[in-house]
Amino acid sequence: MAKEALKPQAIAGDFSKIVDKEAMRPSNDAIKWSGKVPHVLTVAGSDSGAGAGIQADIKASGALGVYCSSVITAVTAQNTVGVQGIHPVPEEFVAEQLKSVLSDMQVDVVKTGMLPSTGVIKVLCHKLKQFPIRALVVDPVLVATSGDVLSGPSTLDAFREELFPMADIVTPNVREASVLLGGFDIKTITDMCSAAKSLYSLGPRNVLVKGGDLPESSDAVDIFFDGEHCHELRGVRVRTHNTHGTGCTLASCIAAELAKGSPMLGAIQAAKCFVEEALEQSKDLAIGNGPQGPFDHFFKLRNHYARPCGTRFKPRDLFLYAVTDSGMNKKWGRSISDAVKAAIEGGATIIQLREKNIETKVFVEAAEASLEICRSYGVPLLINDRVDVALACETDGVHVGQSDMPVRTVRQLLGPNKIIGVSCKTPEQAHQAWLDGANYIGCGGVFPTNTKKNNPTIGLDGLKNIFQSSLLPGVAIGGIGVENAHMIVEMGLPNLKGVAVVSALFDRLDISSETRRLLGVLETTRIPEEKRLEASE
Ligand SMILES: Cc1ncc(COP(=O)(O)OP(=O)(O)O)c(N)n1
Ligand SMILES: Cc1ncsc1CCOP(=O)(O)O
Ligand SMILES: [Mg+2]
Repeated sequence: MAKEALKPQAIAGDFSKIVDKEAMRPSNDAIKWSGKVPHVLTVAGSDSGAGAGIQADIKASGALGVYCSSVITAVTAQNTVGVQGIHPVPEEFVAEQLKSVLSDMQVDVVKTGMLPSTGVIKVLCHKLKQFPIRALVVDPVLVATSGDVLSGPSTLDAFREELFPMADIVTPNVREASVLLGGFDIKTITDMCSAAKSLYSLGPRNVLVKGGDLPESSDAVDIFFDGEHCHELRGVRVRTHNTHGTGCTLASCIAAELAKGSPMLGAIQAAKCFVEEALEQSKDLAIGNGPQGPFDHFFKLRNHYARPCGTRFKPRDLFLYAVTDSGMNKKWGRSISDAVKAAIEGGATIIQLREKNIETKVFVEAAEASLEICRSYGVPLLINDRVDVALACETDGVHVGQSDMPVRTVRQLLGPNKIIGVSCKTPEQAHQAWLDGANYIGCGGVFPTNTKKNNPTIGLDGLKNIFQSSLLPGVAIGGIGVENAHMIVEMGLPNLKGVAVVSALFDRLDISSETRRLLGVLETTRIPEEKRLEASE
């Protein structure tokens, strides 16, 4: 692919989803098996043990709801001990398989794994030029974790000179990155970043250097270089021997997410989440007697509560974000949990308990009572500022501001699956929030408000400035109510997913009907045509 081939695609926000359903591309979690099915073609080797290779690719794509065709480049005799034999498929027959699939089956994304010879790489590049696809994910599988060589040194030039320049992303681990760079020593995160930049200079549009092999640390850090920035993507290191096939699975998940329409970064993050959750859910799996077992790609079928993407967070939950205020509840003589219930019954899609002057014991009790209500309606519950209360009550997450506990610390304390929101007033803060592992941003105050004093407003311009570049979804907050919520919707910014409100719901006699009124405004406001076009460019 040319460097410009795969533009990051704006996934339209939930505002626009409601006002003009026809014009909408489905969001990733709403892909239906109708019409065009997202399709990944894997070009890789068969693993008889089915932990890695073609078998892992098909399972990973299937688990993510994506069709996966396969071109087999080699048949390996393999188990949990290692690779006992390799039988390469003749180049001409690889070419024939490629032609069969690419000429007929509307492939969106090609993912490569084991490419055992220079000839196979050349054949693949030729066919990709003949049959263009939307994206190419190259996992340069050179050596199996068992140490067995799957693609010899003679292929390195073909990888570097022919395949990499066509790739939208290459995903080497540190060993592969080192070999591809002629023995470059990679021991630290700084080395990984240098390696990613050197690999980028060979032509791929993005590089992900996987740090799973770096010396033991509590985190698994991958480095993502998009041509401008080196991003540290942190995940939790799952302690397990069942890791055979993680590289293939990660690359396949990236390919599957791209096929569904995700932008590159979202695809990588979703893929990392999937692998983390699969490893976590497969720790006790006992298959084979060797040192490295396979894991279960279909863990969701065994454990319905497991999340394929780790977190409970769905951006569409931000649509009508109700934030409580103890002063207001006191004024109107109602308990926190009664106020929460009323807001949910009116249509609130997420709740935050923002209780500034309250004893810890009372806060914990209120959080427990609210959590029971939220769980029964399937609405996430977050706690403002108080990470201790969120941990104690096992709520769905927290919301912190710039002067509260740092997001990285919150993520370490809460783990990968909890929701973390961060208040941001600038694009730089929003970018940092993403780097630190937040799930969403809350931006404001947009309009003047008495609820949070001495808080400078950012206005609609400030909001636009942040959300035009934000990688994270988020909400607008501050002085928003039924009279002006339409102004937020009309901005048509894809990552601006909703409004967060305090007084417009809780400083009112009837919380439910006020929430319903606001919901009506959000649902019925139309995004002007020119904004929708701007957003989808
Ligand atoms: C959704 C949402 N966005 C922003 C805020 C503000 O948080 P913060 O800046 O920490 O200020 P306080 O709420 O703690 O006064 C929020 N609470 N929720
Ligand atoms: C918590 C917060 N952060 C920025 S403005 C604000 C208060 C929003 O309250 P209201 O919806 O009553 O204006
Ligand atoms: Mg705060």
